[in-house]
Amino acid sequence: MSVLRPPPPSSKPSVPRLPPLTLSNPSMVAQHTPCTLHLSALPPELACELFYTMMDLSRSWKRNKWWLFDRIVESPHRTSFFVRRTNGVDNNESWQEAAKYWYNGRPTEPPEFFPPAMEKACKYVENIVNDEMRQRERLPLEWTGRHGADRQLWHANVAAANCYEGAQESVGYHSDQLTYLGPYPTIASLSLGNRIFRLREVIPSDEVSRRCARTFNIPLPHNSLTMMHATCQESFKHSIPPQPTLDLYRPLFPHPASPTSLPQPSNCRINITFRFYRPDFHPKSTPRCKCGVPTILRPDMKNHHDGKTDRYWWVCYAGAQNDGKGCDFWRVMDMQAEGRGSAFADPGQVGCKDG
Ligand SMILES: O=C(O)CCC(=O)C(=O)O
Ligand SMILES: [Fe+2]
Repeated sequence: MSVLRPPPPSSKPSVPRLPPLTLSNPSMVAQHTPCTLHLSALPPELACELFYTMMDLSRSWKRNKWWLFDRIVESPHRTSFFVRRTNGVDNNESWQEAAKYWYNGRPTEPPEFFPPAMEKACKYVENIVNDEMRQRERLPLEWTGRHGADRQLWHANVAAANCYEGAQESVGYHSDQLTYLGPYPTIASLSLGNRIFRLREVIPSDEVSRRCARTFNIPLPHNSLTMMHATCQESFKHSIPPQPTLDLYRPLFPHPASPTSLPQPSNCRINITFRFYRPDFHPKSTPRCKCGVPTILRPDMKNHHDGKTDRYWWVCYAGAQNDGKGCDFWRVMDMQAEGRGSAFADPGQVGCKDG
């Protein structure tokens, strides 16, 4: 008598699962992900000065709050938003509205301007980003950059900052909202202090039967810059996971407020993501949903293909703000019909007010 039954016939052929992979150097990061890792991004004194500046400011930063289904959730780290004095962002009030929606609609103070150390750091970051971008192919819907004497492909006009205290503070898997960044943005993410950055591809629906996503862990050392290149937000999600243990950051220099005392090790990590808010994705151009609230722009991650034909949707965001109740509004973003594209004047180029 046979007691063993054959396994039930499976309609899905099994796809081999891949174990998480640690990408421990810049060439591994470039090989496996749409990111590049740049070590020792700033002069060490500036990295340390910026760490102290941001740590002092971070005392007033808030935990982001939003509605998820029927309850309010709070981000497990503190965050803040900065605009740059140059590049025409500050002299245009409606970018303040953009900053407001950065916090999931929670009413906020007007964003702060880049403090001097952040402004200094931003120039180093822009040089690294432009050197890297000159070696890469540009995608049709990407912003084409400035055409002036400095021929910058990318510059920053805003920055989001995060402070993670201890090993348990984190941010969950997400891709960054494209509402003001537009398609295929380049985001430059500076790390001050040590943490692991995690990336995972969203496999398009028509490929799930053939391949599986892999989790990539990238240990980010103090003073490293991670560039998330065009297609990263369209095809990968990223997170800062809680960790069992943490490498403390040991500043090389004392805090400027107490120059004679020994620098203290810190269990905090500061992250600054430098971003370019595109003029053709200005808040005034954001469609509103049936709730009357500005929508957000999301990539259609399940159907991405080649970096050229990706689709994006404007979707209701009221659900994250108004007691969890939103509407069913969604609309495909159409660059041409909506009058968007690089032909739009870049305020960084024309008559910007210098700070
Ligand atoms: O802290 C980091 O490196 C990631 C932060 C992040 O993903 C974000 O601000 O959108
Ligand atoms: Fe992010």
